[in-house]
Amino acid sequence: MVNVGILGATGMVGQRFIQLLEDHPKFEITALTASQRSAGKKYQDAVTWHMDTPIPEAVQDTVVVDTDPSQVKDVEIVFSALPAENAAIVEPKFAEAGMKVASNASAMRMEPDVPLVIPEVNPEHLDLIEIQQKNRGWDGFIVTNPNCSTIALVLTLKPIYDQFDINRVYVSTMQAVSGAGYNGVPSMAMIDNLVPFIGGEEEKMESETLHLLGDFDGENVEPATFGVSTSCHRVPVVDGHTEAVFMEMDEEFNLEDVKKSLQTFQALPQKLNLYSAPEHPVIVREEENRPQPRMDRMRGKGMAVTVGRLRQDPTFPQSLKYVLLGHNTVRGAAGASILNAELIAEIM
Ligand SMILES: NC(=O)C1=CN([C@@H]2O[C@H](COP(=O)(O)OP(=O)(O)OC[C@H]3O[C@@H](n4cnc5c(N)ncnc54)[C@H](OP(=O)(O)O)[C@@H]3O)[C@@H](O)[C@H]2O)C=CC1
Ligand SMILES: N[C@@H](CC(=O)OP(=O)(O)O)C(=O)O
Repeated sequence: MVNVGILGATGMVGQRFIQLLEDHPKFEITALTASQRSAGKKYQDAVTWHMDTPIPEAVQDTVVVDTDPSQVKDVEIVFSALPAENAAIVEPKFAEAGMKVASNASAMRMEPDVPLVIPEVNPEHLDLIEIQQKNRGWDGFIVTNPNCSTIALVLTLKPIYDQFDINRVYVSTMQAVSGAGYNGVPSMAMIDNLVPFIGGEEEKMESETLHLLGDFDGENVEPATFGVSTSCHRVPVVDGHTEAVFMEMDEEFNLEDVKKSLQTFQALPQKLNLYSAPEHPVIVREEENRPQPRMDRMRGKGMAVTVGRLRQDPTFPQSLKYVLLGHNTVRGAAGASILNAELIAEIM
């Protein structure tokens, strides 16, 4: 077993890490960190637990420590679920101390020597690790996963991008409240309402999408060049981000070919049979009223993205439209970091 720690273990994403790692065949949680508010307390006393399974027995009495590498002993991998502003300061310290940091925070994602990876999409970007260690003189390293809305979008774009020429993509999101953390959006703002703005989200979706689908030449990532424009909205759903995607292709195409590319999409994590990899990363539904968050967010144990309403505008044969749904704290956050770590453990 590999000893792992969770940074920000008491938060929404930290709890999801604990839940997903409960029966993991390779990773064993041996350290939990949080802010000074929680440090020194047993985990079960420090946390306000929001998951739908009980706090795993193995961590109930674990004493939470400060988020400081000197407090985290004999750990090989740390999963970071810290707020971005803390992650920016703290994650480099853990890498410097020799630990492998699988980060879910946005702080380091666009650093040129930090891999931003979805294992099914761009595993080759992990070669940046060697460059990062050389540049920074670290024994450890930082690997990041994208923003929750970006991951779900890019898992559906990848099989299409590999076979067709995309000119432009427009996306309108309907994002769950858990994406903002437990105290993120007041109930008064969400009941009988929606909020048509999520700070920084559109910029992240647009830049991360092109970066993930970019070419790695052995030293740098050259971003993909099609147009991406997004509009992000918070809706009264607990878990699961829904996105309406509108695409313009370079030329006419056959809708059945696109459907097949999505349905048959499998990549390195499936070949390697990684523990958290869903058999099919993208599931296509034919019903006109799917996907829906309550019914579809746990497909592939929360690691698959469901696509529905695949269609073309009759008057515009280069157009493709669909609706997708991904679980924002599983595939969009903790599950994504865990899959990155599983891939790294397997190939490095
Ligand atoms: N929720 C989601 O769907 C997604 C979230 N993310 C990202 O994941 C990260 C965590 O998000 P989320 O779990 O929602 O956030 P929460 O606010 O729920 O949790 C934050 C965690 O960080 C700890 N923390 C806060 N301040 C400090 C500090 N100064 N030093 C050390 N630890 C600190 C908190 O500890 P304490 O309890 O002691 O305060 C808590 O454990 C963020 O970067 C977020 O942007 C990414 C994708 C999706
Ligand atoms: N902003 C996302 C969640 C999030 O924290 O994203 P990021 O990991 O890019 O900071 C949401 O609100 O649903």
